[in-house]
Amino acid sequence: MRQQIVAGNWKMNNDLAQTESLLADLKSKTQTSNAEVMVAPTFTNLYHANQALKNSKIEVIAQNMHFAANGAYTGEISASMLKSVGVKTVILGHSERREYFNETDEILAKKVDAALANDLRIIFCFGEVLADRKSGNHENVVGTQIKNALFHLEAAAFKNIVLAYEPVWAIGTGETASPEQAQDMHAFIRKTLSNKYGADVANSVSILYGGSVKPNNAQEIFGKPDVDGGLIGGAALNADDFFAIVNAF
Ligand SMILES: O=C(CO)COP(=O)(O)O
Repeated sequence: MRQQIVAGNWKMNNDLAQTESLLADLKSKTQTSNAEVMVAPTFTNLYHANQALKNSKIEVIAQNMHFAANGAYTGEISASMLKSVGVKTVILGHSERREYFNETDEILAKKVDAALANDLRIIFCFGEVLADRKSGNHENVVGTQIKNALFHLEAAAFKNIVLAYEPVWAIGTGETASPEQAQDMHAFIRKTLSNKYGADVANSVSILYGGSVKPNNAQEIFGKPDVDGGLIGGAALNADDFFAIVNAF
């Protein structure tokens, strides 16, 4: 059975005090599902978060990284820096990185290589904008995003890759893809992987859905056969809501 995962992407929210407070709330919750649970605070709070969650099963992950090992990249953070504060997993390719920071498939392919070379696990995000969905071009867009950033990899690399389908039109809008839309796309993603790498790889990769997942819709979305969990934005900022989603399996 594929690993179920619920990851909270805190985005640019929570200063140190707010981070400590949310972590304390999260630690007090009881998990009843078998999902792997992760939270992604901002860079400045990764070290503290890792210390605070040392004796918990919640993993602290990063929201982004640069592809270079080090050097003249003012304001950037490398894979080895993340590892040095105990991070083992990094989110790459989030639509906000693509849209506001001009991250192209080509840049993302380099980030993927750098993360894997540093033994970091990747949650790789992609998804179509509303115009693509409306024109029926969504599968083509998603397939291209996956191929451009990942299909230079060997099959073995997918042991360290989790995929996250996040339709841009459903992020922070309160509008979710319907469970059927999510299932259809996840099945398409698995077929795309299978065509290139074979069924074993395709059936072992966890594919998360992200975009306005809330306590009241998580169960139905996670109930779909090709949906292995969620990447949660807004609802991850509240411990009760986040754990309601974690326990929705
Ligand atoms: O972008 C997301 C997670 O990475 C989803 O955000 P929301 O859950 O706020 O829609």
